[in-house]
Parts: sequence; structure tokens; C-alpha cells
Amino acid sequence: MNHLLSQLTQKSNEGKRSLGILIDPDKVSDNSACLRVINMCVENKVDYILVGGSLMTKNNFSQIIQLIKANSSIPVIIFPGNYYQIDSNADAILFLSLISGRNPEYLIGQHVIAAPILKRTHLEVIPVGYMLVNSGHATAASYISNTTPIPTDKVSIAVSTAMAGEMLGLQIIYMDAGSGAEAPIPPKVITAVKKNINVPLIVGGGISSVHLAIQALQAGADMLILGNSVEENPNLLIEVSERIHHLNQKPLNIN
Ligand SMILES: CC(C)=CCC/C(C)=C/CC/C(C)=C/CC/C(C)=C/COP(=O)(O)OP(=O)(O)O
Ligand SMILES: O=P(O)(O)OC[C@@H](O)CO
Ligand SMILES: [Mg+2]
Repeated sequence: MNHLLSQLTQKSNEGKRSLGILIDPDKVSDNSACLRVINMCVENKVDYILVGGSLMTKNNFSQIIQLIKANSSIPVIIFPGNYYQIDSNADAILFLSLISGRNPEYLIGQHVIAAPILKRTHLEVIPVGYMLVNSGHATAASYISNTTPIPTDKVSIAVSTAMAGEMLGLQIIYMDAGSGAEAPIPPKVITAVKKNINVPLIVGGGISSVHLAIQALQAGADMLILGNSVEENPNLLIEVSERIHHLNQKPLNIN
């Protein structure tokens, strides 16, 4: 029942890293473009495909999940911007509580609406403490959720927020600079958070080069999420995936 969470937790405990690719349905122009990304994920042994966005203006969410399921065996994890983004053909959903913000709607409101719908599916529901960290300019997730991201230089706020999330029972912490961020989460913030929690740490937002990806992994990220940059530079997916498989032969342990 909690297969993916167990897998991620075990990998994290062993110091092994994972790679997730985000497909934002709003950015998918057509099936063939989407299929290209899916095929690249398969060829490069990507661990997870995430599907979701802050806003959905196209009616293609379920279709994209079906396309992934029909063309790969990579687990599909919903990364929802809101409770409309639920589809029983996916494998799991990140049940995000936006703990960096103070908007009750994104801390618990959306969840109350989603819970009975999720109960009727077989989706694995993964409780996640979702933290937005300032990235230089406003991001869609921060604007849409009407929350202020954690200031980048306030490391102790990021650490305390992550610790509180873990103490509340959340099983993963996801630190996000926001999709298309000018700069990703600084390595020192990643390391400080990682050293103070015992649950897996996902890091994403603005990872636009192999160098930045390696920096985040070496700082302590258990799982990286790449979105925008993969569409702009497909080689990034290939190179980051290779590096992760290489690193996993000599696992690091930050804790
Ligand atoms: C529990 C359920 C069902 C929903 C939770 C909803 C919560 C708390 C969401 C957190 C806030 C939020 C709006 C997150 C969005 C995360 C996401 C899927 C980001 C993908 O990128 P975009 O934010 O769409 O960026 P672009 O500007 O690049 O399109
Ligand atoms: O699109 P990018 O900037 O890679 O970000 C991915 C994801 O972490 C956004 O929520
Ligand atoms: Mg979007």
C-alpha cells in the first residue's frame, strides 16, 4: 500500500539518490511532444514521473497520465496544485501540505476536499511537507497559493519548518524554489535541512545544469525534480540520470 514511500525512505537511508521528471500538463503542446519526454525517461531509467501544475488551463491531465502508463512502467506520481488534480490511473499522489506558508487552504483545506475522493481510489497517498523557498522572483506556486516563500538567507527558518513538518508526521520534505526559478535552493540550505530531518528530502525548482544538479545532490537532496530545463535541454536529463546512477554506486550519507 505504501510501496513508493517505503522505497524512497529505504533509498534515502542507504544514501541512494533518485530522479523525478515533472510533466506540467499546461506546458504539453501535444501527445508526440509528451511521448518524447516519456521515452527519454524510459531510456535514461528515470525513477519517477511527476504530473501536476499550479494551474491547469488545458483539459489534458488524465490523458497525459494514460499516455505515460501506456508507454512506460515508471511510477507516476501526482504533484497536485489543487484537488482537481486527482486521477486514479496514477500510482501515487504527493499529499502536499504547504508548511512554508500560512494559508489554511493549502495547509489543510484542499486536503479535506481531496480525502474522500482519494479514499475511493487505490492511489498511494504520501504525506509531504511542501516548502517554497525564495528564488528571486515570484513563482506560480507562491502566487497561486497566496503564500510568501521562506527567505533564502533565513536558513534557521527553513530548518525549523522542516523539523516541524517531520514532527507533525509528514513523511517527506519537498523544498522547492518554484518551477522556472532563477536560482535553485542554495546548497547550504539543503545541507542544513537534511542534517536536521530523518525523512527523505526532495529538492526542485530552477535546476538548469548538471553542475547545479550535482551540487544539490552532494548537499543532501535524496531526490531531484527537473521540469522546465528538461524540455529546453534534453541532454540535461541524460547527464543527470547518468551521474545519479554513478553516485548510487558509492552512496553518500549526509546525516
Ligand atoms: C492535497 C491536494 C489534493 C492538493 C494540495 C495542494 C497544495 C497544498 C499545493 C501547494 C501549492 C501549489 C500551487 C503547488 C504547485 C506545485 C506544482 C505542481 C508546481 C509545478 O510548476 P508550476 O507552479 O505550474 O510552474 P510554472 O509557472 O512553470 O507553470
Ligand atoms: O521546472 P523546474 O524549475 O525544474 O522545477 C520543478 C519543480 O520543482 C517545480 O515545482
Ligand atoms: Mg504550470
